[in-house]
Amino acid sequence: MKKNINVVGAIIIKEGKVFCCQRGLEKSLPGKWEFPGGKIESRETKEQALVREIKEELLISVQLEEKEFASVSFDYDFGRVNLSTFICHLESGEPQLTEHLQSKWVSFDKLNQLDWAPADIPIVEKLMEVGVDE
Ligand SMILES: Nc1nc2c([nH]c(=O)n2[C@H]2C[C@H](O)[C@@H](COP(=O)(O)OP(=O)(O)OP(=O)(O)O)O2)c(=O)[nH]1
Repeated sequence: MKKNINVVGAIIIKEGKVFCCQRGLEKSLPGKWEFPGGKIESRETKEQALVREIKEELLISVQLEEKEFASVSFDYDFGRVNLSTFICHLESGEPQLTEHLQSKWVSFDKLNQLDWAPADIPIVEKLMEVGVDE
């Protein structure tokens, strides 16, 4: 059985664009684009994990929408990633990268131009299809 890796990702939206991050080259899935976030620690809720990860990775506070946007499971060779995503709004400040190679604000119609981590593709497709009200 594959190891389950429970992960949360933030879909941060501002002025009709989504904040997308590129993974470091020394990481698993090197150079792939993803939603910032990370693994849920024991005794944390998904929401707590996401707020913590975004503070650590981007040095900002975000407000999460209550309902999950989408979740997917994807089998990588290193394990099964169960990824849950939430729409987030910036409370203040601009994201600052502490881990990622680069980041971009991308409009919904151009999201599929990035080379996403495979698990993210259905989520990106849903975002492009339904968009998000701000
Ligand atoms: N944060 C995030 N992780 C994602 C996404 N899509 C996706 O497959 N993942 C994978 C990559 C990692 O295997 C895992 C997230 O864990 P992490 O962010 O703590 O991973 P990491 O690279 O720091 O650690 P590691 O995988 O090198 O052990 O989920 C996504 O959109 N956001």
